[in-house]
Amino acid sequence: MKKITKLPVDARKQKILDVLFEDPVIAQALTQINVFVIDHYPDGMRITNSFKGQAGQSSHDAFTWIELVHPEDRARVRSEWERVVLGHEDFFESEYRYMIRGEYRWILIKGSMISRTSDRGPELYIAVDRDITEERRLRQLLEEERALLAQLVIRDEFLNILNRRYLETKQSHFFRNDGQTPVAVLVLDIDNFKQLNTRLTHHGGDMVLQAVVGAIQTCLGRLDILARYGGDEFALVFPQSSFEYAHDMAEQILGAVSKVEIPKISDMTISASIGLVHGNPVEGQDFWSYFEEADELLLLAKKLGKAQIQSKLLP
Ligand SMILES: Nc1nc2c(ncn2[C@@H]2O[C@H](COP(=O)(O)OP(=O)(O)OP(=O)(O)O)[C@@H](O)[C@H]2O)c(=O)[nH]1
Repeated sequence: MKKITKLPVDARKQKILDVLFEDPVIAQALTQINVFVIDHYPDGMRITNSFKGQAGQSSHDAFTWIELVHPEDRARVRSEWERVVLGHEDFFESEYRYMIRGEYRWILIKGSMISRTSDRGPELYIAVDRDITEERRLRQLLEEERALLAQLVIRDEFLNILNRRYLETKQSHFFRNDGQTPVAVLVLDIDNFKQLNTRLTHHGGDMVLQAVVGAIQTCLGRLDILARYGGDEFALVFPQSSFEYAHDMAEQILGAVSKVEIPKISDMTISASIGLVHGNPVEGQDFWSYFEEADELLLLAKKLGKAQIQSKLLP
């Protein structure tokens, strides 16, 4: 029977490390998979050759690598790394810009302190890093596309204001039903728009829509919301406003709309009607319960002769 000579644990460990650090085939394999190992010993450290491979520069050194991190990322990376060195964390994961062959590249590094000295000092550390510059560029493009799409979905493309989908999906942005957040909801509809369309053609009607929206916008404050509900009907929300503010705004809006000029026809003026409700919504009420009340008041305004505001304080 073959006799197996057992090496003492430390000697075995040393042998494994020697292979890891000195065997050129292992070094090449580690370089290919972007892995490097750092062995800390009492008076210094040694690093697998694959480390130089990552950085792409021979002068690269484990003590000074932090100096090659982009100045804007350096303090963050240093403190993340220090947590590992000081033993607060064993795992290091970071994304930062790193100087490689004269240019900053984005690097993702994941590393682990796999053994420590008895006083929690670093002993053996293994890490893998990857150039993610292109990946980040694509990720950023994708995020921009997604943000743009999200904007398109909630905007009326023709009038460049919010649309009904915004009202349906973003209610939490402007409507609170905690019983102590006042809100005014208005529904505005252009008067006799069918007739305007007939006189001016559909294209002319479109120009009126744009001019009316422009007029409404001149009156709005920073928090006020204007959304196209559909056709020539618009919803306005004045979050955290008083009834007086909302009513005053509604009057200003009707005034501004009445000043919209239509070059082709002199015998018609533009006007709009508004239904307005104000209250402190409570649980069980949502934006649409306010909207429906305002819409009913709008119908009343139309019945009573148009170009006016009908309003109500909700209990
Ligand atoms: N030009 C144009 N017309 C539209 C658009 N969307 C809807 N309309 C038209 O707008 C008109 C809306 O008419 P209504 O609001 O129902 O009726 P109205 O004539 O305004 O009457 P009152 O509201 O009672 O004053 C319809 O003729 C629609 O075809 C649009 O984007 N552009």
